[in-house]
Amino acid sequence: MTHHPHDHEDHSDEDGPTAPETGGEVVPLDAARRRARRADDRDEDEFFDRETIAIEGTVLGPPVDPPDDDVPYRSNTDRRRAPIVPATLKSWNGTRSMLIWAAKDAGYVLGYHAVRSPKYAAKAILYAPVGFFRATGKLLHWATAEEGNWALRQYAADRNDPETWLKLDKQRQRQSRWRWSVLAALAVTALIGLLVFLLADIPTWGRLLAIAVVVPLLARAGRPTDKPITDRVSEGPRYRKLTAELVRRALLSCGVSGINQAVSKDQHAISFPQDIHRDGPGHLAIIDLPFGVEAADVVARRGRLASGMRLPLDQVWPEPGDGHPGRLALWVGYEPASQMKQPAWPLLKDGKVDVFKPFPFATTPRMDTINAALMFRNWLVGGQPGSGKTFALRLAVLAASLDPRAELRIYELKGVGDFKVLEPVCTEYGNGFDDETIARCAGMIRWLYKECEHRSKRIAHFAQLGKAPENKVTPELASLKDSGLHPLIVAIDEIQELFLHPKYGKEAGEILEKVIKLGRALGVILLIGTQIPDKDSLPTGITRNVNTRYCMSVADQVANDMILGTSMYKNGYRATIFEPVKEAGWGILSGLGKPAARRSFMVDTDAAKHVVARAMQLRGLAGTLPEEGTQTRTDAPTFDLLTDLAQIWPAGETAAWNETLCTRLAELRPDFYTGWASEQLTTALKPHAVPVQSIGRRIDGKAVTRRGIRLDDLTDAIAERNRRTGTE
Ligand SMILES: Nc1ncnc2c1ncn2[C@@H]1O[C@H](COP(=O)(O)OP(=O)(O)OP(=O)(O)O)[C@@H](O)[C@H]1O
Repeated sequence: MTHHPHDHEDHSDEDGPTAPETGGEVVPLDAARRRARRADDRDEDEFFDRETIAIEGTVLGPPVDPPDDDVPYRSNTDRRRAPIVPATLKSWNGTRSMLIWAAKDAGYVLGYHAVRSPKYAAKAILYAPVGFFRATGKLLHWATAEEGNWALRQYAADRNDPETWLKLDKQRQRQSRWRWSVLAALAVTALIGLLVFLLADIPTWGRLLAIAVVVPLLARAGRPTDKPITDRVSEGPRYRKLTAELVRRALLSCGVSGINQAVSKDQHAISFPQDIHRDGPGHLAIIDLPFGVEAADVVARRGRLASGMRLPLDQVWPEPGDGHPGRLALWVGYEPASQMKQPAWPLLKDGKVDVFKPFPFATTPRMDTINAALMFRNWLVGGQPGSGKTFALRLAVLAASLDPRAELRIYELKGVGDFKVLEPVCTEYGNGFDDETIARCAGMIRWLYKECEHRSKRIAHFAQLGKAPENKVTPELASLKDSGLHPLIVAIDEIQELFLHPKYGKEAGEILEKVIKLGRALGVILLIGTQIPDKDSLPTGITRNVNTRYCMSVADQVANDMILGTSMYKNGYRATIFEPVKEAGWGILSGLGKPAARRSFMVDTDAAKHVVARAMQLRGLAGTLPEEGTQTRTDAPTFDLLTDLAQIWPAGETAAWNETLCTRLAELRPDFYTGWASEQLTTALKPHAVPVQSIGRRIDGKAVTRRGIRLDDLTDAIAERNRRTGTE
């Protein structure tokens, strides 16, 4: 509702303070109320300049709208009561991390003093005799009870009042008498103690204990007041406590103009709906930014925020908070994440995985474990080189390997061999970016589509029997031998190599898009890793159908949004803040709860070997270990052209025409080579650097020249390929 100046005029006489004499002046009601409210606030503000006169009485009429106090962001629900049990103590992880921090802190203090203990001992020995005499003097003085009524006695003496003086002194003597007896008892005890210490047969540790108790006590009494025996443990460099003032300063140094302008007008523009509190191994501040400023703007300036706090980058973790876009959840660790030890992967030593259930995958900056799920999910892991995407993808596959029902098919198109450890548990494995591997990978995708068709028929069959209630694979069906619906995990790392391939790329993209749509309910799980997420390297149809995304360090907004989805960058989920290599393993994980910064558990290749050994054991017991020699699909097109050519080479010939070779190839593998003509063979031979040339023959006495290849060139190419791949 808008306010009309007339509204004020109509009611000005009936209600509230009188209008200014000018009469015709229009006073915006909202502004007037805000001024009035600010004046109220100032009463509570100790810094309020009391000489300033708040001009009140500018409200001209009764409120037209309901009072502004009840708007949601200032409502009472926001001013929540402090929880009875502190947030840190609610979870075991929180409690543990707090205890660990406390223990570390105590350890630090202990270590600090232990190193300086010789100095402390020397000081104590120096001050102890002084302390002995000082303490004796004090005790004697106490025993005389001179101090108790000295002032009164002096007063009586001054007034020449011997009677009072004697009375008072008698009282002193009474007091002094029992004090002397206490002192005598003390002296006797001390003497006996000393004699025992010197003469009796007590163990060394007993003597040391007595010295450790008495000497520091005497030293404490003997040291000058301004010279403590122990050095001060400096608080500064270890941990900076998160205070509202620190947060304010950091936010102001972020360079967000909205914040700076708002704070210059109203110092309360940044508010804290909850007290800053401990949260795991650090502190959490929930901050309401000034009106109109989005948390995303601050998240994007994590570096400046950290600089404003004088803290390392990986100690400062801003995230969009719950509730509204202007709420920021700023978590600041006790120490940088790089110095916090990430717990080992819980499945490293023992444990099985059920792909239908979550498994530990990553940790938060607070070192809480985040679980991930595989079933009914497709994963996209993206990031620049050194971001840790291969390790993250491998971690998911390692988890899957610990479910003996799950069949694994892996292609890593980078050719490094990060997944090689998993080969013994894979039904299909390929490593490399050569045409042959890419052809096999494309072949697998074709097969995958057929497998999906096959599986959907199986599901329909089981649905009819009432065993697949939602037309989805159930844990029972997945466990049922020969149901054909066991979980099938297909991982392809550096998938851009496939999609950018001139021959197979387009078709593979189209088929995989269908597979990703169909496969989810059918127990087919796709795990994709890529470095380049643009639309040529990763068809959008695929990106759109992925439901679990892990964006590790990326270079720009485009890559960020290609992996995480449109607007994620704008909304403050920015994997650009992570540095590759240094912050390897960190990324924004979305699709598993609220998107947030997570670090995948680190399982290096050696540790992975142990996991795979366990996976093999589990599979051996379950009878699902892929048998030697059956590690390829039955219909896999073995596109090993060079070997095939060598096999069908016409005996005794040094050169052969393409057309002759094509006919023979088609006889060898009709399903693959049928229809090949001279041109197809030429194209297929190009990557292998086998020159196709004119070969002359004499047919019926006539010289005929056709395209063909020489045996020497073929043999050279095979030798060269074997040298490259290290095979015989
Ligand atoms: N979760 C993690 N915690 C700590 N370090 C990690 C983590 N993940 C990976 N790293 C480290 O980062 C390095 C690079 O990881 P990875 O090979 O997965 O990166 P990438 O993104 O695939 O890069 P590239 O494309 O160059 O292989 C690893 O050798 C490992 O030392």
